[in-house]
Amino acid sequence: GPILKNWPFLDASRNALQYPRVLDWIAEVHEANDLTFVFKGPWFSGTDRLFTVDPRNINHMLSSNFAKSKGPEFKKIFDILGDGIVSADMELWEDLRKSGHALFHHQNFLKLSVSSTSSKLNDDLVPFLDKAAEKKIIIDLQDVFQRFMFDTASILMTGYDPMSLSIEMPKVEFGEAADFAEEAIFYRHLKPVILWRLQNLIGVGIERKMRTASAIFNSTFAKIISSRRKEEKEPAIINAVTYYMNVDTTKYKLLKPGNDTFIRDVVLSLLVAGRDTTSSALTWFFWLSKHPQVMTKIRQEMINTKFDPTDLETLVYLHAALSESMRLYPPVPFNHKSPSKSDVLPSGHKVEAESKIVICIYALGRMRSVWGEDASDFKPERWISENGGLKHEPSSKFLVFNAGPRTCLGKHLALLQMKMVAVEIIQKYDFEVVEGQKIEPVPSIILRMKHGLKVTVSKNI
Ligand code: HEM
Repeated sequence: GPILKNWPFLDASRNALQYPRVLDWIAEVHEANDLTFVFKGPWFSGTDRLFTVDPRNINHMLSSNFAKSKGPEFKKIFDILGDGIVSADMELWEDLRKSGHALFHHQNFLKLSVSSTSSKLNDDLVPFLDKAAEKKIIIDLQDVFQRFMFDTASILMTGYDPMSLSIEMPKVEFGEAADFAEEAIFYRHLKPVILWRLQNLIGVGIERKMRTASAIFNSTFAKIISSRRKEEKEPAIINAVTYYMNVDTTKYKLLKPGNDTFIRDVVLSLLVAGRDTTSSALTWFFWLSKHPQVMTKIRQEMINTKFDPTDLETLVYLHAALSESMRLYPPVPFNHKSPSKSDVLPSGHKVEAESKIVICIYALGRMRSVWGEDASDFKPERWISENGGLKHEPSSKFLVFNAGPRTCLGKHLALLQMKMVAVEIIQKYDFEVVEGQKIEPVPSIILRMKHGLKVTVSKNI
């Protein structure tokens, strides 16, 4: 079995990391080490980490003070997101969380999320796929979903439609910048802070792309924010920019509605959290569900079930297939925790205050001791109980949306959007993956496919 001698990445060149099976390898090391192990970095490099996917440890961390804080190093690594909710801790995070929760439950915001998804579907995605089918062109479904999600997330967060999903497939600077930033952030996790900061300063390798990404984010947001500032107060449609520009500072004392950098940080974080995760989930779902048996069951269920297009809860098998694909390919493959004081985990491992703990969600979904001997098989049926309803799995096993105080704010929205897309396009189209398509994940903080998902489309009806 795999054994662990030392930190395998640190002095290795980036090539070692591009080793396509790095995530599978991490999963194997967990399995071989009873679900928990310590990675020791070189002395004083600050790269020591405790890796665990032991459900007992996860439970413990979710139910204690651990759950809120990601630790000071996390914020440094995610500096591109500034003071947004993803990287904030402590009181600022509390204010962002409460205000974010209010936004995500606001009637206007919910309405806008459904209407923007359904108009993007009907006005852009469907015509796009019709054209692709008619002209028999090969399309990259991952790119298509990223564009779709970028447009809808942007409408929802900024009120602005970048129209990136069109048959001309315009270059999407923002999207490329986000992809680079997410990869660079992954590598930052493996390097001493001082090293990547130096690389960023002199602008080498992936850190140079990080600088470019940052400049693109800044200029995109500068334009959006200045045009929103010119509009009248209290606009009828609430998007995240207008919401945070008018946010109540008597309720949320640490928020700064008048500060453009603050608005940029908050909204950029929401945009990135929504776009890349949901498009990743959709891409892996379409790849895994191409199996005729699975596709037939999904279609059968749609034919047999009366469903409301804005309430897709009744599609049990579809929900099961989505959960199953996220179990094997979680859009956010790693989660970080940092204890506020020293502690002993249920597995017996001792952790110090502010030490770094990594939960590899990708590994968690593949552990035979957690999911059974068939853990690596794609089986939506495992999510369906004997009475035909959905089976609930505890978050100590299924941590795809995180759990506890920092649980995903967009879970409901993400599931709704994915179902709306799946229902619409599975009814209308068949996809065939092009021959020789290699499927492997990019080492990144968001689980994208390295070579995309190239398919041909044909019309079903
Ligand atoms: C399939 C899609 C999605 C998955 C798998 C997912 C997963 C996650 C995970 C694992 C976290 C915790 C991250 C961490 O603690 O480091 C998270 C947080 C978050 N997600 Fe999602 N997410 C998805 C879609 C969305 C969408 C569509 C939105 C919003 C439009 C969203 C908004 C957020 C926000 C705001 C947080 C930060 C919560 C906090 O730190 O308090 N997510 N998500």
